Amino acid sequence: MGHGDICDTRQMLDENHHLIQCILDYQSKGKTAECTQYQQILHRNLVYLATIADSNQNMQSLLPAPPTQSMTLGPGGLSQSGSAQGLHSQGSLSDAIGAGLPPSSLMQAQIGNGPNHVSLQQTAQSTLPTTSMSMSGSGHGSGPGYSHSGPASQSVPLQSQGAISNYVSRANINMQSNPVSMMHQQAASSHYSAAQGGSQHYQGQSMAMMGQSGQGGGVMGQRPMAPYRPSQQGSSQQYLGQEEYYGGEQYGHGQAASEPMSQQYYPDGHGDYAYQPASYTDQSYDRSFEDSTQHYYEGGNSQYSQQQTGYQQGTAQQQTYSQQQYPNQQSYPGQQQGYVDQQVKSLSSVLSRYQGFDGEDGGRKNCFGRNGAVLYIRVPVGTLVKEGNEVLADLSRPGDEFIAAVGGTGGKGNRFFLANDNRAPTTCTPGQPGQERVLFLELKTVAHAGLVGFPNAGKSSLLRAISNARPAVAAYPFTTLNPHVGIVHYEDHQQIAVADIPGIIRGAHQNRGLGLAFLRHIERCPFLLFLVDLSVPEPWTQLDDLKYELEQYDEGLSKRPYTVVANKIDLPQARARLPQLQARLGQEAIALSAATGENLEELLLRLKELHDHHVATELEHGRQPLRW
Ligand SMILES: Nc1nc2c(ncn2[C@@H]2O[C@H](COP(=O)(O)OP(=O)(O)OP(=O)(O)O)[C@@H](O)[C@H]2O)c(=O)[nH]1
Ligand SMILES: [Mg+2]
Repeated sequence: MGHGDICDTRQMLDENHHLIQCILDYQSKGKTAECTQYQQILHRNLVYLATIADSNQNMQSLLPAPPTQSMTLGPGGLSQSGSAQGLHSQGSLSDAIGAGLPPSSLMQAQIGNGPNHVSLQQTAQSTLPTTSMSMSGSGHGSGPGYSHSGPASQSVPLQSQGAISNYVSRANINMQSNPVSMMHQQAASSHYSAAQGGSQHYQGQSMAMMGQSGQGGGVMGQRPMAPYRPSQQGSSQQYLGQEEYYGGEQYGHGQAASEPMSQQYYPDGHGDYAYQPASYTDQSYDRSFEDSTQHYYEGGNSQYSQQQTGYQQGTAQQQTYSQQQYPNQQSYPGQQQGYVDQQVKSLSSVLSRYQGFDGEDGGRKNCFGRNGAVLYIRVPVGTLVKEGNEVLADLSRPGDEFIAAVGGTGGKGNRFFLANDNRAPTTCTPGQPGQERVLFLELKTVAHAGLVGFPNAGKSSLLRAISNARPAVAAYPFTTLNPHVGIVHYEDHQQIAVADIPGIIRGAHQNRGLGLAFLRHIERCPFLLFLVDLSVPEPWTQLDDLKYELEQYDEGLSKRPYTVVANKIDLPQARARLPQLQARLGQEAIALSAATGENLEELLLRLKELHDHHVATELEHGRQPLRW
């Protein structure tokens, strides 16, 4: 560790001190949101300091106390702690997601939405790959006679059969309720169509609100169908202005500033692409650690009311009901195509706990209660759904969907107990509780090109220069903790997604510097851009180190098609190293400056070549190339 590092460290320690002051200040004012944000910045700094200390024991004396904010490193990466236990302990979740009810059960009236929880095991889901989790929470409304079930009940039957293979591809996690009210049905059907239009899914935060609701269609009906909002807006962890940060006045909370996936048009190749250095100023902080999180899902409670009167039409209606449900379900997969949810960039908008909607009680005159609405949880493309160590779903394409939890079956109404010797039964049975699950979400970024480099090499700066993505840029390592995806547009409408991967350091494959959490984002990038920082001595060693880390992490990863990019040639000492770098590497490196925009055209051209090569290779092997 050089003198400069120590200076950096001291500077960061000062920053931390300042952050702590801010946190205390906000704490005293009761501003918890700000508190959390600053705590996360502080935590990021501490992670960095810990890394430095790891490589130099002398630094230990400089290090502050460990962060208080809890963050655990889960099996696949970072996870939010406290989800599983805490969730279960709340114990007030009452919902049975109405998975498919056999026709007979539909006949029955249901009673009481008991908050009794039972954890249902669902092994059938484990093999299904999708992009979203659906929590279908609710039971079927019970009504002895006929049901009004609409789309909400579509996925139900499959679930009850354990054939949860219907995790059709859409980009949501949805939760369906069994017996829900008419309003629920409406909502559910809206969700369905939304799966194609992509306009009516619930944001994670709004879903949380719904999850807290009690049973009853009335509650559900009051809930607005939240229009789609980009996940960044839902995140409270975006920061504006580095200047503000350093100025110590106050921290901005700009949300748009760090929109990690945005677009900028370029002509096809050299030519006149527009470089926009002006955008450089609005730097932002992205401190979200929710790259992989644990989540708790529950189906809605099936709640059924006792049905005392009326048996007319019972059997015949049931039959209709079931017939409607199953065909509908089969049509489910067809809807996956239309729904593209690439606007969600991270898991930060996904809450740690969800509860599905309850179905409606059965009613008089053989009426079933309506099914609970489907609760959709939007996740970014590339989300893995795990239960324990088992991967249940890989939601790697826009529109993929996964059913996270299903509702319980409805109860039997009094009509079910009708017998020759009892023409007016008053008996009924309650609906079943919904499924409870603790799932672990892990994001593995999907993009065409992965920007791989040491911390501070200028990856984020480069992504800002070639796309409208706005990852944070700062003069110290580990500024980026979550990958950002930027889209490079060409004149022929070709779009190439480039991911800014957090910095990789030596020993990353052994998880130094959160290496494992970062390296996994490279896995799904078919080609790579190794970014070398020319401003440091012996820059050629960076490429070897990076390749070594990639190879140790995943054999063959470093052998993917790549190009070497040498950054910061605007600095004289950096430019002077260029010939030596080329000689040492034995291959061409694209020398450019992310800061001034010098020679970006060559990179864009090369990017296109790599992309075309990828498309050709995939087609040659009968595979579908990654499309953005
Ligand atoms: N002179 C010069 N400085 C640059 C250039 N590109 C980036 N920088 C500076 O290098 C520092 C690091 O830039 P970042 O873009 O944050 O680097 P990064 O690779 O994303 O860093 P991490 O997120 O920590 O991995 C910042 O101070 C940038 O202003 C360049 O082309 N020329
Ligand atoms: Mg960065």
